[in-house]
Amino acid sequence: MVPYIHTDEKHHFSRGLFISSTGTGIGKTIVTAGIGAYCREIWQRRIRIWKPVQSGVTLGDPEADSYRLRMGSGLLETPEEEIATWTLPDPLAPWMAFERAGVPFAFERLLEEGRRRQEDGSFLLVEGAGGIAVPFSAEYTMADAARELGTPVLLVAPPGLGTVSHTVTAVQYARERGITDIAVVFSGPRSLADEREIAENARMIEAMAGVPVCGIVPWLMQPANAQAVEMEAWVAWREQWLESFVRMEKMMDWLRKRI
Ligand SMILES: Nc1ncnc2c1ncn2[C@@H]1O[C@H](COP(=O)(O)OP(=O)(O)OP(=O)(O)O)[C@@H](O)[C@H]1O
Ligand SMILES: C[C@H](N)[C@H](N)CCCCCC(=O)O
Ligand SMILES: [Mg+2]
Repeated sequence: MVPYIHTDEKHHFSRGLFISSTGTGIGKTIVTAGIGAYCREIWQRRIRIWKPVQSGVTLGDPEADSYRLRMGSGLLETPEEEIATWTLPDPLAPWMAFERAGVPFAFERLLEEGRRRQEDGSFLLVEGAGGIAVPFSAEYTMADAARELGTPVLLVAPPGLGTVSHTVTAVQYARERGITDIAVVFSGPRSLADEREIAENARMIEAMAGVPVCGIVPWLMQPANAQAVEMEAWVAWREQWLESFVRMEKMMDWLRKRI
């Protein structure tokens, strides 16, 4: 790993949030889309949503994060091409997905793409790929992108057994890479952990890692299969999400101070 890039510009464009996680398939897309819908519809905040690299999908595929972020947030004026900068065929960490596709990657280009999206004062929601230490290249990971874009990091983690070690190590890694503003939110079926266990896990993570744990986001499946092309199904998803999100006080207080 090479030393961090420090640029003057980063302090000029600090608006946004980088949604990362302890691993892949944890709920980042659900949480990012939901926060996007909330910022737009409840706070009337102009936002952009960005997935720098997605892999294992094609644009327009209802399974693609770019599709689910667009429909889930309701940011319909933004084409998927603008939501995802690089869409690569193999379902791998970006570093290897770039290599296998023969696509050159430059971290500076990624930062340019991010900063362009921050320039007009929009609140930029960035969804990483996989967990916080997942590499774009031999040199740079998700954490480096968050640091250079100057955004806080919201770590999405599962609520149940196993989460304490994964989450504490993810926070420690983010700090090592220079990120100071970090919060955790759980996403996962409640059946995997009861209320007492969830509260205990949150308490251990807060005590050990020194970051706020903002509770557990509602379990709300996004429309899949045939329903994924129906606009009404997504409107209904957003409505349900907004209703349950209104009750997530700790998360919303944390976010409100950063928006
Ligand atoms: N809060 C939630 N409500 C409903 N389903 C959820 C929730 N969190 C996670 N899931 C389930 O977990 C799956 C993975 O979630 P998601 O696609 O958001 O993960 P991810 O962290 O974005 O993964 P990737 O690293 O591939 O971007 C979803 O398809 C969904 O089935
Ligand atoms: C393809 C998948 N859905 C993600 N977008 C990429 C996950 C990379 C995980 C790499 C790793 O941590 O081993
Ligand atoms: Mg995702």
